[in-house]
Amino acid sequence: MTDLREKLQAVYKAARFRPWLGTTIVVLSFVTALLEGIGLSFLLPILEIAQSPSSPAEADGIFGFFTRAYALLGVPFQLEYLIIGIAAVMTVRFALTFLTAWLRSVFGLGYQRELRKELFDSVMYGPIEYIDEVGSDELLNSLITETNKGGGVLMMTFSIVGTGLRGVVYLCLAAVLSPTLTAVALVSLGVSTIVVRYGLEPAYGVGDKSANVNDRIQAISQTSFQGVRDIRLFNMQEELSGRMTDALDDYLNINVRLRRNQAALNNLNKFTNALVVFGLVYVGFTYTGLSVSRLGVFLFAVFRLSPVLNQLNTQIYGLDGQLPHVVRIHARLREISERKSAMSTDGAPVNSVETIRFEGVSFAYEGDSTVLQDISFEVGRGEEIALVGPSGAGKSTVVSLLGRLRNPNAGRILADGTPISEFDTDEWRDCIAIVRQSPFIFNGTLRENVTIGNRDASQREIERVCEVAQVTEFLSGLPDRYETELGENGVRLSGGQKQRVAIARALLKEADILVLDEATSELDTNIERDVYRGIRELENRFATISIAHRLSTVSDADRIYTFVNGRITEVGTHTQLLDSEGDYADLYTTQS
Ligand SMILES: Nc1ncnc2c1ncn2[C@@H]1O[C@H](COP(=O)(O)OP(=O)(O)OP(=O)(O)O)[C@@H](O)[C@H]1O
Repeated sequence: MTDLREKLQAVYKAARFRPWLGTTIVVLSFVTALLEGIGLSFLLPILEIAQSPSSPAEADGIFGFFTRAYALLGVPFQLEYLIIGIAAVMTVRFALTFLTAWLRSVFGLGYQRELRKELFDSVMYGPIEYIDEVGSDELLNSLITETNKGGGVLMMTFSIVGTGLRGVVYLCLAAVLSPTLTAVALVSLGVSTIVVRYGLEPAYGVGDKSANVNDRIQAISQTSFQGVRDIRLFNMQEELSGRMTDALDDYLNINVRLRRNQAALNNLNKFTNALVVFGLVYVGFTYTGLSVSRLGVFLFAVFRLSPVLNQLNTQIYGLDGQLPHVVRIHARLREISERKSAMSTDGAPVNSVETIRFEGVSFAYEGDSTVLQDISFEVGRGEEIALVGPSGAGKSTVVSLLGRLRNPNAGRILADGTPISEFDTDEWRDCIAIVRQSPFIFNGTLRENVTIGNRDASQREIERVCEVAQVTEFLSGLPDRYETELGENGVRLSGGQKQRVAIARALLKEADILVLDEATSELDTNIERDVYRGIRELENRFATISIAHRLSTVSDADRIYTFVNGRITEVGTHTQLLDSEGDYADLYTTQS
């Protein structure tokens, strides 16, 4: 029942995408079906007139309709004019069929675009923990494959409407000619269709499995391409190739099954329908007193009705197989929006920030134990503090909280006395420049990468930050200097060079707070010292927070906070902490 509701909701949401276009398609489908019926009805007067040109046998029913229509238009009721009439109707009918198919594509592909845009934006502006949980491979699959099927579902739904309307017209025509025989035909075709349809396994379940395998293929591909270097170095190609083979085999089996079922459905339908039509020919000739031309047109209508029912059945089966993809997208969009509503994004504007203060901040990742406990520290503009401690102590989590990628479970983070949660998120993030240990380098030029936080920067400003960040140290080795393409995730740069590009772009951002989270870990100590000296000598000094394992990096900081198991165990300058012989002194001893 829930399944059915979800399916109907998915189709309903899709159909509501552009109501006017949807209505136009349905109306055009109806007119096309009507013209198809009129075209088919022309056969009756044509056959009658062909048999006895001078005296029409009767002037009621369908025949009467045509005689009256021709008289009204002032056209002679003769064979050649009847042929011209059917040609005219068919011309309009096929022109409308073309137009309907075109509009169906506009609607279906437009909906696909809309879904892609909505999903992309939801993820872009949604909570970061959702991406962590779901994984980028699954999201990519949703964005590319599932939205593609989403557009297909809509086109298929309109095709089903068109096919259904044609079926109704054939049925009406047959009913006008012989209601009893139509009832017999309808019951026989209906029963055979239902028996065949429900004799097969449901398409929705098979479609759902197919959607799952798609996810797996996407995940394996992404892992394999992104981790290609480690995969080669650890000789994992065989393992990944095996996983891919299994996934592709499953995909093959599931989709062959789906198509086999569709083909079985199609052919069984055709077969049973043909039997029904032959039965009708026998019954029609033996038990009804219909004229040959009437019976001929009746059988022709039933002949056309039978493939329509078959097509309808196959289309509905195909739609059922595609629906899981759309249901998943809607579920995903719903989930993101529910989580998003818990995040506040709008808020007060931010002026320049002088002081940051953590007051008793505690935090745990969803469902995990506490990572930060009662953390308090302060940093002001022009100051430099350092967070040090063993791996996993919670230092980078502090950065995530500061960047509002996560929210504390307890305590407050204040900027000049105001909780940062009260600020507009975008404005707040404009105030902080964070450099992570493995920064992301965009696939573009050095200039594009350095200016991502300040596109209007002048050449002089760019050169200046590149000098401070020691990018200039390797600039002359780049073929096109600032215009050099850095490749996917900076594949043309070394780890230390990427870190320097990231520092340069952080400095260019004109922020108030600078966070260096292991930002110089891959630089040699000389270059690292030059980078830090350059930053300290900048005119508009930041409030700087440095995180480093290498204690020599931060020994000049104004205050050093030692983190152990999510708590700050001590604070002081390098000399004070060495003198106090606590955790910092222990760390220092192990490094010297
Ligand atoms: N996204 C996440 N989801 C769940 N747990 C996480 C997540 N990120 C970090 N953690 C956990 O939080 C704890 C603190 O991690 P964090 O990265 O803050 O430590 P750190 O002191 O910066 O370590 P390192 O010096 O190694 O970078 C670790 O136990 C880690 O496993």
